[in-house]
Amino acid sequence: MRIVADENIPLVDELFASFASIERRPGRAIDRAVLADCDALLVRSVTTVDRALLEGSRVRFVGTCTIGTDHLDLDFFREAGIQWASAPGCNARGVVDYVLGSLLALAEWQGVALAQRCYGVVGAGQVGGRLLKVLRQLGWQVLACDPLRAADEGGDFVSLDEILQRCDVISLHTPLTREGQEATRHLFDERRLQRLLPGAWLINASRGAVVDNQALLRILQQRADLQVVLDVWEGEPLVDVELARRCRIATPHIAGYSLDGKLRGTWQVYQAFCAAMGIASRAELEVLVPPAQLQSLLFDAASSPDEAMATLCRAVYDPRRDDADFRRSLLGDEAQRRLAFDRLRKNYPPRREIEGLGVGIRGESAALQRLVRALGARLV
Ligand SMILES: NC(=O)C1=CN([C@@H]2O[C@H](COP(=O)(O)OP(=O)(O)OC[C@H]3O[C@@H](n4cnc5c(N)ncnc54)[C@H](O)[C@@H]3O)[C@@H](O)[C@H]2O)C=CC1
Ligand SMILES: O=C(O)C(=O)[C@H](O)COP(=O)(O)O
Repeated sequence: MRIVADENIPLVDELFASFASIERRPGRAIDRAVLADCDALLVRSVTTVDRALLEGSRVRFVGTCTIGTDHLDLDFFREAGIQWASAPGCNARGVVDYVLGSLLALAEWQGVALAQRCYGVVGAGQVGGRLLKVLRQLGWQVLACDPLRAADEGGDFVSLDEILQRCDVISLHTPLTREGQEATRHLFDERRLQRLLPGAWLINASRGAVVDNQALLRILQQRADLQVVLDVWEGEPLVDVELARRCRIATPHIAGYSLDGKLRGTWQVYQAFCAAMGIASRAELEVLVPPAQLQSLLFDAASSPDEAMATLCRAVYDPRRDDADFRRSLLGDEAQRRLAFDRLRKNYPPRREIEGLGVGIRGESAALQRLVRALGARLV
């Protein structure tokens, strides 16, 4: 069996090499020629896998080690009888850690208290659902908008209009969809962006095109009060430099880049591949995940919960470093910027998730215990 895999997928050798020969390629360079004698294709989000790529090949399984599937032509897979898998939820916690780190940075820059703001989470799936849980357990005021879940389950959801009217922090976590009544392409168009409350914060770590980037730039040119965090961009890997400069935090699509999330992603696709091919899964994920360098933190019970929150979140991840690295890369010409976007992602340093961190408290503090539990760290 022959497998072609994006070179940025970890654990491919460990999981697939015992029953297949593996050819690794940069994700943007996977073409028809390399797929000629290929049985299975493993990608991340940068490879568009559609009829133009696959027709005439013998590929019978496609796995994307990502949550998003907007780069896959699922209708063609169905028509061609190609089995496929994605990795639902694999890096959802990494995105939550990114949002928490961004909120802390914005609050510090603006001198505001996070607990005083009203949060709107748009898209309450794996990522948005986890974010909602954390924010609610922190005791903050949070509204959720998810018309698809609302239609299925009823429940405590509000409309996007209500989010725009009431929330001064809005975080987007929908998939990118182009069809249907709830299509998300340009969900945040000029009209909706104009309605952001004075001083609002907008975070997009979903897909670039969920926000109309040109409209956002026009609005940011008129409104200095808005604070925008963008991890994803229309036209990646080429990013509108003027828009990036006007964002408070700008990063190269790395919100979900926790090491745990990437390893989990490959693991989930490996499990699906084994099931599809009738192969017994032989490896244990726990054995393949290296121990985190930072195992635990210890707070004194007298620590302020706000300080403890910043220390705990930033001990795991602080997006300001990714922002600084990305901003430096924006100085190059167009070709250099394209390459830099992918280089920053390819060479991304290992980052762990808050859920893996042990936190001790010396003495008794119910407030600190609540905080640690809300953030999802392990009380030790
Ligand atoms: N920046 C990054 O590194 C990452 C980005 N992502 C992106 O985040 C997206 C969401 O991820 P998950 O939460 O795991 O997906 P999910 O499929 O679990 O949840 C998405 C939710 O959005 C809802 N939704 C769909 N259309 C909507 C609309 N018009 N308005 C409001 N809600 C809507 C769905 O009903 C669903 O509950 C992924 O599709 C992917 O594009 C995911 C991981 C990492
Ligand atoms: O899982 C997803 O969906 C994502 O957006 C991934 O974090 C993107 O990773 P790459 O495909 O850009 O490596």
